[in-house]
Amino acid sequence: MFDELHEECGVFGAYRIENASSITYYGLHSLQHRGQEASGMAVCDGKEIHVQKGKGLTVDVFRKDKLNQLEGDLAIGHVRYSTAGGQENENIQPIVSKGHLGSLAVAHNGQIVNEKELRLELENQGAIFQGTSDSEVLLHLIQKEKGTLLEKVIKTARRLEGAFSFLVLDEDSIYAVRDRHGLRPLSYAAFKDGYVISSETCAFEVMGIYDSTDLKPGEVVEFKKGLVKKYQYTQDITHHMCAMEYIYFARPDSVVEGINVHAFRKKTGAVLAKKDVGLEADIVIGVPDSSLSAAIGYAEASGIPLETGLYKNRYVGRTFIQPTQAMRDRGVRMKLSPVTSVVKGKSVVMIDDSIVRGTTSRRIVRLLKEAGAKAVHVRIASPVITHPCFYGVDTSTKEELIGAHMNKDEIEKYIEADSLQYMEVEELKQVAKEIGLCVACFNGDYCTPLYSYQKVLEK
Ligand SMILES: O=P(O)(O)OC[C@H]1O[C@H](OP(=O)(O)OP(=O)(O)O)[C@H](O)[C@@H]1O
Ligand SMILES: NC(=O)CC[C@H](N)C(=O)O
Ligand code: SF4
Ligand SMILES: [Mg+2]
Repeated sequence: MFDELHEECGVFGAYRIENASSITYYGLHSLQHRGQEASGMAVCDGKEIHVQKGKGLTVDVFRKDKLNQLEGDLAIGHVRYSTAGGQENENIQPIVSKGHLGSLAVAHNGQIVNEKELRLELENQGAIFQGTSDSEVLLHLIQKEKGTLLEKVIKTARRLEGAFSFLVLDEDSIYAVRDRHGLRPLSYAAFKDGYVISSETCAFEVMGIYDSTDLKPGEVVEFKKGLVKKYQYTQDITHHMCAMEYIYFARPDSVVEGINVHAFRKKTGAVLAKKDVGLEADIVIGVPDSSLSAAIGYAEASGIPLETGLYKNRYVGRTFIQPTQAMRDRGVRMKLSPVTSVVKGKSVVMIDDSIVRGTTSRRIVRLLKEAGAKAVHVRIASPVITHPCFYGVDTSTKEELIGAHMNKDEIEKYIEADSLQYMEVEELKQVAKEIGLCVACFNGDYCTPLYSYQKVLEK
């Protein structure tokens, strides 16, 4: 009920950092917003790879005694929200394999769209999988390819289609890889005597690192023998950074491809405000937390005062259990409550980052009206979501997407708003300036063939 739009995963790596497990713990904690289902870490002491992982948040999976057991100066970690394969323990990452040439661990963010075809091919050649996730396919491919680990990783990356930012760990090196479309973010930075690698730069800032480098689409970065070497594994690049990273997933303090996420969201708010010339409203409110930056941008550009009209109870986790049906029906109130004294008698502009099924907007409009709002004008800081995502985000099936079945006027009526306005895809692209965006969930323009997922799309 509370998790309409699902996060994706986060990866973190530490190369030649003393007590790599503790720095990785902090890194994963900073990336927790990207996945709360499971957390894991693989650490190498130069000889062996030790792994610990489990369901739940990083703070719950790694108690102090567990962290102390993970000795070594090389580590990769993962926070998971599953997109391919279920939530079973076998699918929790990092996934580790032990072969006669040594051990390997993999941590992956994204979704490989040709995973089923590759899995079949590997199974026909005798591979036995432990779990059902696409990330395991990736690990098998690396194991199977011939050559040095760098060559194996490059050959694997060339065979994969879809979204992947992943890390590979062996006894003495780490490889960081980004897909040729740059769908998911991945950056690295020098730290102490080594390096750290992260899905988002917010993890660096908690360590006091303010200078980092993004991997380029189609790039492999090798951390080996104390050196960093970059390799472009393909020239077939089309830049399609996931627009939803800016709109919803990434933390506002992260910098994705050189653009601060908070600044990006503020601009989307300003774009919405400019379309609203003549709209009479008393206050602007954002739906906490992901829409607050856009609400600031709207208020600044429109001159309408920004207010706190909704309070979010931070203790309602995604695993929150609603004890009775009556409680379930009051669900949204457990998470968000209106600040009645603020909204009563006011004409309100309510900003949210996105509409997926429409349940959140509909409930909030009702809440605000019950609290006495005179009018609620809903403004969405993204275009209409009309298509599912196959690149590592669970925007559900087409069937469930309200924007796939209703036009704007119908959605406005459904959510009981006095008016509704979205952004246009072109407006979003302008905010991103020269950064090529993936906007497939807004227009169905997927940057890769979808393989077996084509059927899901046509459902
Ligand atoms: O149209 P819907 O299907 O209701 O989905 C849209 C909502 O889902 C997300 O919020 P979510 O409640 O997942 O989490 P948040 O508190 O992180 O914004 C998003 O921010 C929208 O508010
Ligand atoms: N959301 C993600 O990036 C998930 C990674 C991978 N597809 C998994 O399901 O584990
Ligand atoms: S389809 Fe949407 S959510 Fe998926 S990668 Fe593209 S922009 Fe992101
Ligand atoms: Mg929300």
